[in-house]
Amino acid sequence: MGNSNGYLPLFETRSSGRPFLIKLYVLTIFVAICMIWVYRVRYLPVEGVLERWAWIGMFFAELWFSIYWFITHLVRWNPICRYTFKDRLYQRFEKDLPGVDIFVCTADLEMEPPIMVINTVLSMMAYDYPPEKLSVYLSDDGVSELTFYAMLEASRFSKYWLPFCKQFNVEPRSPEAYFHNEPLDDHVNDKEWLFIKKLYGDMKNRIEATSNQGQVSEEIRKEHKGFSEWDFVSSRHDHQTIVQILIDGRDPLAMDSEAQRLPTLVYLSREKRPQYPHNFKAGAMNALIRVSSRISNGPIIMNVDCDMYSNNSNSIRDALCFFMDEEKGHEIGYIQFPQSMKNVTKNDLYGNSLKVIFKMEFPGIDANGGPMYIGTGCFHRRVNLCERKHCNEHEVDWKRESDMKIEGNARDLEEECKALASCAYEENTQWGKEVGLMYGYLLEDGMTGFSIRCRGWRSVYFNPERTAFLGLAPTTLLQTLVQQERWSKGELHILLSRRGPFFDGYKSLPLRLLLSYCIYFLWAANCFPTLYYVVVPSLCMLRGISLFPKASSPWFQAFAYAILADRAYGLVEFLWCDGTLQGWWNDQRIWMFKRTTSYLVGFCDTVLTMAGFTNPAFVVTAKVSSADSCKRYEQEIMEFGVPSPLFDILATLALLNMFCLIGGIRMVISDVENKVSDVLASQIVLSGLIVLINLPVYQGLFFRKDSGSIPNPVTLKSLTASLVACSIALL
Ligand SMILES: O=c1ccn([C@@H]2O[C@H](COP(=O)(O)OP(=O)(O)O[C@H]3O[C@H](CO)[C@@H](O)[C@H](O)[C@H]3O)[C@@H](O)[C@H]2O)c(=O)[nH]1
Ligand SMILES: [Mn+2]
Repeated sequence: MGNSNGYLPLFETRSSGRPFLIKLYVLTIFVAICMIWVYRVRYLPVEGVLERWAWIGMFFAELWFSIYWFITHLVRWNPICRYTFKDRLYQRFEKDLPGVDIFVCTADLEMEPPIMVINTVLSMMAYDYPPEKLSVYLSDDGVSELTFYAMLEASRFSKYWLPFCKQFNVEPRSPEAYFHNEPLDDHVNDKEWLFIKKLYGDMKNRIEATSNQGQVSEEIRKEHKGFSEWDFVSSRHDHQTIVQILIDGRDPLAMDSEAQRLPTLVYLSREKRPQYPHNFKAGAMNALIRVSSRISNGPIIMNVDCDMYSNNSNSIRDALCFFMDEEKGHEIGYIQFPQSMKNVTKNDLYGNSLKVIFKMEFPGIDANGGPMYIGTGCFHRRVNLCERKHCNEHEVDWKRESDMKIEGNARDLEEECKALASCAYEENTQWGKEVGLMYGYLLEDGMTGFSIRCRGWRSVYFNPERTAFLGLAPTTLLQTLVQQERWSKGELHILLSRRGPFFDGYKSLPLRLLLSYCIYFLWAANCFPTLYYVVVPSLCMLRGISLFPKASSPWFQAFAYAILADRAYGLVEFLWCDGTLQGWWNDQRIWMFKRTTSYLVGFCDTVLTMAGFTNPAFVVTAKVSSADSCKRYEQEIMEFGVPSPLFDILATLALLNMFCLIGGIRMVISDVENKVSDVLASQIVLSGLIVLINLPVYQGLFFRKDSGSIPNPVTLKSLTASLVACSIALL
């Protein structure tokens, strides 16, 4: 460790390469895949137009799957792992640590309850970091006085919570999560602990009571002049800027209960007017960047979604080990932490844990050049968000940065910030184009990260042993599918956009990295080959058209090996990432659901958006749901409940395969001599598997009576559509 001149790095990168045997195994799958191509080309049917085209379609679907398969293994080939040395950071830099500005975004009072938001905020304030160098900003796109009230409560509670966290080394530092994890029995005699728990409980009750009333009482309104701002708010989409510095970290009187300094805490609701596009989260982030530059101007910026609390109070120091490393730090633009979920159930019914992505894929992408920015749990340099340019001479003088002081009293600052967060401010500027987060993309974060990379910055993925952040995954099928739709659209949009890989990226990023990003860029495009595979072989079976080798032929073994070996690989990987067998099966189902519904709609929508017919709109994911549906989520019962075109597609595909399977089996039984079973075996197995994986859909269609079952209109539509399709196939 350390090089010849005695320099000790602040972080280390080690290869966590895959064992040779696994690579060999993957290569055998590759050989089988090549054989499939050979088979498709050699045995192209000469007779029958339908047969021929169905066959060609199979060839292209399989070609696509092979390319995608190749990319997934390219990413996994040589993963790396990062380690930080926080003790060295402490020794060398403790006096010169830079200011850190943390942004929390919320957008909707109903879907993102204030108590959840302030738990995130409190966990951010409680980082193990000098409070005078830490500032936490909440952006409230929902412009709710209830959220503001909760922030006011949080600012008071923090005076007790922060010293408590430091004294007892509390983890995690979100009070809700902490008290939820800690059994009361361990602390019955601990006065201080009981006192803080009660303080938190009382605050929570007050906030929830106020939320239930739907408005803040007159008494509370008198407590803070900030409430008067709401007299001028006409609606969520039409109001002035509200900036309130709730704790001014520079104020010597802002002390906690142990007479220690407190971090700065700011509430911001940027101006919105109907005639100005607000650009969703990207707009909120850009307003935060400007407002914070006036109030604290920390050279490091970190942002999280409002549901994502800090689970590890050391994350800031971890991130700084990368930025402040004397040798390699200057080229690093941002540090992305994984997005871990707190609320996934044991068998992860909706495949939302993202564990495989963050445990297997991101370390590989890091090795191939660095991860994308995923919008939450990411540390940036302020300069790269503001100018994004990178030049090699860019050596930061951390000492100078840390000594920069901002003058002016809090009230004046608030006034100045109002202009910075106004709609008109961005007119005729480069904000949203060259400066700040980019507008016009559903994945503003992905696109911004990509462009930061294109300008010469590197990025780092860091997954510490103790999870850094914990957020909430969607808890119903529809929420999951809608979120996936947004993500797949966003990724495809980046791929095709003028700032994307084809136009900007290929000049500045290595091919390996671009291909790695393609795992996500190509999500949406997966819909077509998957739909083809789910529909065509089954319908062809009804007509007696065979699309696979006979079960007795040696070519059959190539298919069987490629599919089984690949799925086995996926299963082991899934289990390796702490999944369960049932969880893997659920994941396979969601894999199919996503590809046949979300990605399809996502693909079509993106094409429309790019052709100028629709504007991208950010649908916020709900973080709460009804008691009934929560219960079903806990019990891992699939939630449909409301009609949706996505469900129409799902149910149609499920029914179609069921009818085809019945037809196929009838043919086998009635035609034993002609060996139909040998010819159609693969298709029967395929549609059999599709039926098996769709069991929850049939239950939702026919056997469930609860409010989470499939609504009748969906049943009707899908029955009609699938019957029509089958009849056409039989014509
Ligand atoms: O107009 C808006 C819309 C959303 N948000 C905030 O953006 C965050 C993410 O929204 P959410 O509905 O939770 O979306 P997810 O799909 O869970 O978010 C993931 O995907 C987004 C991109 O689609 C990223 O921006 C997020 O960081 C990432 O966690 C939340 O804090 C929202 O409050 C705003 O501030 N303003
Ligand atoms: Mn979210």
